[in-house]
Amino acid sequence: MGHDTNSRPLRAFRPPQGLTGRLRVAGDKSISHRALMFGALAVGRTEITGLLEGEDVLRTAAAMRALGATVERLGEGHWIVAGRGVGGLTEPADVLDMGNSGTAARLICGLLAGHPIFAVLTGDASLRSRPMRRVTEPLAASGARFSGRAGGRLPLAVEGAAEPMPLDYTLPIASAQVKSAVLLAGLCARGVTRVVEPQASRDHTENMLRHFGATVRVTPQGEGRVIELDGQPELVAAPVVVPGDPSSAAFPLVAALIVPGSAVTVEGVGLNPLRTGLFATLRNMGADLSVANERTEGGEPVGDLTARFGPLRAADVPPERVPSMVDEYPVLAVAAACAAGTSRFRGLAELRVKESDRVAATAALLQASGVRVEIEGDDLLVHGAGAPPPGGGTVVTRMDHRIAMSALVLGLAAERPVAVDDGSFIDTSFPGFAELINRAAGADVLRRLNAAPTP
Ligand SMILES: O=C(O)C1=C[C@@H](OP(=O)(O)O)[C@@H](O)[C@H](O)C1
Ligand SMILES: C=C(OP(=O)(O)O)C(=O)O
Repeated sequence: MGHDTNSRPLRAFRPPQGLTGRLRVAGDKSISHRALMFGALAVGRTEITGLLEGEDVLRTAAAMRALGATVERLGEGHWIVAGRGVGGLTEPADVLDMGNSGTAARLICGLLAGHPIFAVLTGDASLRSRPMRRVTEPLAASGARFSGRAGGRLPLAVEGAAEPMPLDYTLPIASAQVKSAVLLAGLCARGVTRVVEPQASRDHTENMLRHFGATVRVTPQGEGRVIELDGQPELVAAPVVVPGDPSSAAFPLVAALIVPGSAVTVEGVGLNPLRTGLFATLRNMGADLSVANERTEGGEPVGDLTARFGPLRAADVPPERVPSMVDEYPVLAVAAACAAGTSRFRGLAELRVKESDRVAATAALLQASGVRVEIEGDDLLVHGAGAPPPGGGTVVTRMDHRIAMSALVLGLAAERPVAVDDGSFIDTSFPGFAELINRAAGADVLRRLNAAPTP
């Protein structure tokens, strides 16, 4: 189940005739994590279909098992979780290893805060470098105790509170992970937990709380929202249908926009408006991107997205766009590299604390492929030539799945092939990515290079 520690170098070549066909991408990662966690807290058996079986989500599944829930896989994406009820999680016998997943680590801190148990969380080198104080500081006010490495990093020991206090917390930054951690802790607290977010971030936790029977009030406030949760609800098992992940659909869709001859439809993509900033931005750039068959599945809007190759123009993306496309900037930068003119993406400070520093990693990805870029403070500038980038380089992926996939998408359009040093982290969010692109290309355009020998 764990990550393959051998690196997996890959190389991307231009497809002979573009990318075509109707595809489906794996289930939404954010919703998959939450479905397993809510299933573990609910009374009864939660049936999940379309669950993402990526490494990040499998870490959450293993953690829910270690905390006492019964988690069974019936078939591809089809899982059953028999929960323990709110407050019913039990002490894990061993360290919880969250691998590469920030969402798993931070949301589980919220879950643990309200249970009177001891647990230790760790992760891979990328996750161990990511800030955790953003969750441990607000959660400590509930009575839970956290002690981690310098800078509040993993490994982190947690002693949950027997009688947690409800929190009233104003987020300093828009972060669905921090918001969700506070709300999850609030489930075990008596009284109302209140979270104020400065800008609306993805609301899958709020939606799922309601779906499992909790009372949540959401009130707009400026650009943000106030969320109030009534504590100690009885969560009741409820079926979850996971839509296709818009953050994964981004890769084949952007590939279709920049590879001549392409027309690709990705079916059943989640279109929660707090996730679709990339699609709006690509349309601003002149992309031929259309939605059909819009419907609601499992409480979330979904649709079929079609992208066709065509000219793109540069965009100036305001900082307010960040929450609705926070994970999509690396692949947007690839589109911008093929567009005519200089794009500026503003206010990317949060990208610096993802699996890698994605401002630096995206700039390096483009530079390795012959694209001119500049970093000005927290802005990224991409000088697009309105033509395919030269390519030809090797991109260092820094344990970051989105950097690896973005580099490979660039390689599908570039004049010369683009290599990545390690594509193995793609399995954290998008297992089967290379196979899916190769099917759409009708050729092996993403190829594995000889694996590095095991040390
Ligand atoms: O809540 C979630 O599922 C996520 C929230 C975002 O992180 P932040 O809350 O740090 O912005 C995003 O980058 C991550 O991939 C998934
Ligand atoms: C930032 C991401 O995930 P996480 O924070 O869960 O590691 C991502 O998937 O791009």
